[in-house]
Amino acid sequence: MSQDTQKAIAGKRAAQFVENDMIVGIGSGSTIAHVITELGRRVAEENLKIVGVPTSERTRRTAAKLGIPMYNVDDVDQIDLTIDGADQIDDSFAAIKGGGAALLWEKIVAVNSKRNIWVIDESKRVEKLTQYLPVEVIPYGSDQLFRRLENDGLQPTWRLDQNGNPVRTDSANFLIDLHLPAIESPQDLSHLLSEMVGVVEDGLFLNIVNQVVIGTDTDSKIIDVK
Ligand SMILES: O=C(CO)[C@H](O)[C@H](O)COP(=O)(O)O
Repeated sequence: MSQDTQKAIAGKRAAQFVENDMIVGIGSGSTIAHVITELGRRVAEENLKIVGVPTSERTRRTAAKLGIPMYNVDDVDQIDLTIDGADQIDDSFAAIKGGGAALLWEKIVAVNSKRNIWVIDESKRVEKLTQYLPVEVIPYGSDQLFRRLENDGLQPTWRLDQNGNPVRTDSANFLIDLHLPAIESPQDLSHLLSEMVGVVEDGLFLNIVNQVVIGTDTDSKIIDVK
């Protein structure tokens, strides 16, 4: 079966964790598109009453179209539950996120949530993180920062759009992707990046997730993390 089928199975399952009157952080990406569809269905057909907090402008638009009332993160006291995707999750439940360029808002929403659920297909569960690591940077001085990353052996590339221009995030920043063979210590790497002036946020999500929903060909598996 296809990866998208697994994403759809997992997304539908994850949407069942949402209960009436919750303030729900809504992630970004193709897996979360399935969550949004199911939440929209529940709002329309089951009279589910929720408020959504988006992790990207795209998610805000998609969810609002389906009748989910959307608030900004600063308009709510605390988010009850955030459901988001991930690019890879390792054995210690550290994740790489930001393949869809939304890592900064995703991390802000995640750390302001009482609970976080990540939704993935089976291919994203790995022993060690090997996917490229997105880093969101301030445009000013970003060529200097890029050279520093190169000199540190972190193998950076610019994230470009179809026209060869730098991708701009929802906060108008640039993205630099680091192509490392494997991330041996996500904590050390995240710490190193956080000390570089001009780095806004990196795509390593550490000690955040409470539950992981994994779509398989026939069903979904739920892992309780904390
Ligand atoms: O972090 C993200 C966006 O910034 C996404 O959650 C991640 O890229 C997974 O995307 P998809 O569900 O499309 O595979």
